[in-house]
Amino acid sequence: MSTVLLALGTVVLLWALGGGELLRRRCPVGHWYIAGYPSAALRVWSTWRRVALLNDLTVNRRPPRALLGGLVVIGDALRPVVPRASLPRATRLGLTVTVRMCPGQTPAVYRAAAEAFTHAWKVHAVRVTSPERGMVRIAALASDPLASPGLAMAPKTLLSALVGIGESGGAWVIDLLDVPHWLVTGATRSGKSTLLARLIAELSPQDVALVGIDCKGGMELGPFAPRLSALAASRREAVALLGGLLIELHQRMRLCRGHDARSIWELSPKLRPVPVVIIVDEVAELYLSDGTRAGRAESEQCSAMLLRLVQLGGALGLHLVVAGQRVGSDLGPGVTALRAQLGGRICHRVHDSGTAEMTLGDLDKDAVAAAQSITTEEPGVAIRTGPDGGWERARSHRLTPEETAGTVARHASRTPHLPTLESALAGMREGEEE
Ligand SMILES: Nc1ncnc2c1ncn2[C@@H]1O[C@H](COP(=O)(O)OP(=O)(O)OP(=O)(O)O)[C@@H](O)[C@H]1O
Repeated sequence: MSTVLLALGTVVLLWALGGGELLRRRCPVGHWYIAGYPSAALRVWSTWRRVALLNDLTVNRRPPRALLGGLVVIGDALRPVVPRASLPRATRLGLTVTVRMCPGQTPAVYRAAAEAFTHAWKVHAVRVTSPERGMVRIAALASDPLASPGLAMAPKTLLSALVGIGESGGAWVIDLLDVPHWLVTGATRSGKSTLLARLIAELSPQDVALVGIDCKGGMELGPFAPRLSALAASRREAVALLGGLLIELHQRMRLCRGHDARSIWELSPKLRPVPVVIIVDEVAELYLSDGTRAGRAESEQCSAMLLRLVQLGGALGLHLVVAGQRVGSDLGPGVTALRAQLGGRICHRVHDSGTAEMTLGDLDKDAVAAAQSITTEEPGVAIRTGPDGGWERARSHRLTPEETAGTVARHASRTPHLPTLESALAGMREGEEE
């Protein structure tokens, strides 16, 4: 007994002498379980009723009317009923509380109270989700898990790329078989190029053709050229390349029709054409016109061809990943139509609310607000949508240009030849020389 007391006394003394701070820095998870969680759980328990009352999370119940000698006694005050919450469950660097909603309530009222929970529980952030009907899960994060994220792991499958880690600690995977087309937005220096580099590095070892459209002279996608089956570095080249991709699309359609298949995945592996991932960097360059008739015609052509590709390409193994700093309706109605077809969304820090709205607004207003709260100190942090329609804050795995160049060079021999695209680009270049 005396030994246990001595050990306990030593721990308390070490803690008092600054051991707690040392543990917090060296082993934040251990510190959270020993000290952080018990005090946070106590705060949740002691403040739940007050926070619920102040944030309209209660419903009013009329007490049963009493009968006194045949007379109904009325005039009793309404009694607020506080929704029942589970005991706070510890998670790695956080805790969760599951709440049974009162009849008539929706998760939206709990989402609106997230900020109040954050302050009352003295935590970094609170996220509210509804995993099943009638229930909400309130997850509190002790600190920002994306401030110094570790590396996540995920199984390697065709057309899926492990690009980072989510706030919940899970892997951030872009799975093009699940969601065929993606929109990636973000202001300059927000981490778009790093994400695209990571995507290309992950797809490079796979039996996949990669095609680049980078109208800024190929500055962003040029370094990946050894692993790209085709690269358009100007809008004129983009028009030719998109034309070639549409020819490829029609060839694939004919192939599928000839074998009674509704997608290339229903064809036998011998017949199946290689999947193509088309990466468009700075999409606005395709839509903006310099005012000349030729410029206007080019942007209209690009808009129409991109739309056709996204509408029909998914089943035919033609996938689009479209990135841009600014993707607003001012670029023309073609952009809004394109956005509707890009099921996957990733929004980094943005300059203008219009781009966040354009990327996430049609899915979830809370996601728009979360994207707008990403700061310049958080490069690589983004709001990403999941296949279930939900969204999460996530951070891409950082990749240096040397690492990317190494990966691309290692897998350059896997680059498939796509004759339709090569001849479309060659034809256009010959025409220009004449
Ligand atoms: N996940 C990340 N973690 C840490 N740093 C990152 C991450 N992603 C990007 N960065 C850093 O942020 C800076 C800007 O990144 P990046 O070039 O990818 O941004 P961008 O949005 O493509 O900018 P631009 O539009 O100007 O090309 C770089 O210094 C990069 O190293």
